[in-house]
Amino acid sequence: MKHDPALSGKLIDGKAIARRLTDRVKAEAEALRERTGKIPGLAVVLVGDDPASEVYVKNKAIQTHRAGMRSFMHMLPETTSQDELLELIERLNADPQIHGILVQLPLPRQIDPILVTNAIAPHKDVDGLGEVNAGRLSLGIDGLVPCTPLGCLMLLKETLPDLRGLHAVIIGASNLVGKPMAQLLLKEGCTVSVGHIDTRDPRGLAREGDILVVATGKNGLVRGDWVKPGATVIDVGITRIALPDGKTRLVGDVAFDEAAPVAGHITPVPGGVGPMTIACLLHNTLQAARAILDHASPDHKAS
Ligand SMILES: Nc1nc2c(c(=O)[nH]1)N[C@@H](CN(C=O)c1ccc(C(=O)N[C@@H](CCC(=O)O)C(=O)O)cc1)CN2
Repeated sequence: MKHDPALSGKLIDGKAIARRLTDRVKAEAEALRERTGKIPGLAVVLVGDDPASEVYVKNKAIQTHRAGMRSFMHMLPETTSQDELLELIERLNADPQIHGILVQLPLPRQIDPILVTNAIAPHKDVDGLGEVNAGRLSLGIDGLVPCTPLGCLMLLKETLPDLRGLHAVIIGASNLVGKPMAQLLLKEGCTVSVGHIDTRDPRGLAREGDILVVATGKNGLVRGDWVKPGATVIDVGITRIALPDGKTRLVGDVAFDEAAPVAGHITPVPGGVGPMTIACLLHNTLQAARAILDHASPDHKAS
């Protein structure tokens, strides 16, 4: 994606913000090691050979090492049964070297993702997708918060001095992003609207947002005339598209070239929300390790 230099003041630099967060996590993981003699450990489980997922889990392992934490990778074949995956999760739940567990999504058809995420011990559920952590978030109680919406919130807080009273419109109501994002923004005092597949006039709804978070998986869905002038736009979508010359490039759910001139601030793809997802995973792993190793309550500040 080409970025007009005139737009550079509008760009929310997720890469830089993620780097700062990772540096903080690294320093705090080192302090935890000095205090307890223990190193935070993250287990990531990938079932199958989806190429995008393979890239994400490899990047997670690299970043985990960079943050001074231990990475445990479990790469399972596409044919893995649900019971085999549940047995692995049980072992990871009981393993004292592991403080965080993440099962990469999507999972093959024979495996129920809700059943699997609920099998992860709530205090090791660094994806925050299990019913205990999801329930905590919906009640406004501290817990482990899903990484992508947590990263989006951090980007918004870096960009806007006060979220209170702003109208936040979220397009997409997934368990992974849209629903937890709504809960987080409600907690920040935003007025929150969530658009989904059956919303009659998504463009009209989007245009009302002082904050517009888009997480649909439909590349280029949000056009320039969906954006309220001056709005802060957070694009969660990442799709790899083929170009006529045979190369590929990553694009978001927002038609960047149309939306950026209208927006007050906007995240690019790549380099926006994506890097924050991994940085927040490290942040959550540190939170989980602290709660376990410092014998603190599993309830803790998520940001
Ligand atoms: N269990 C989970 N599964 C999935 C999650 C999740 O949070 N938990 N999120 C997504 C994928 N994802 C992390 O798993 C993820 C997506 C994108 C990036 C990222 O850094 N993107 C870069 C571009 C990387 C590239 O070159 O392909 C960017 O946007 O700049 C990190 C993590 C679905 N599954």
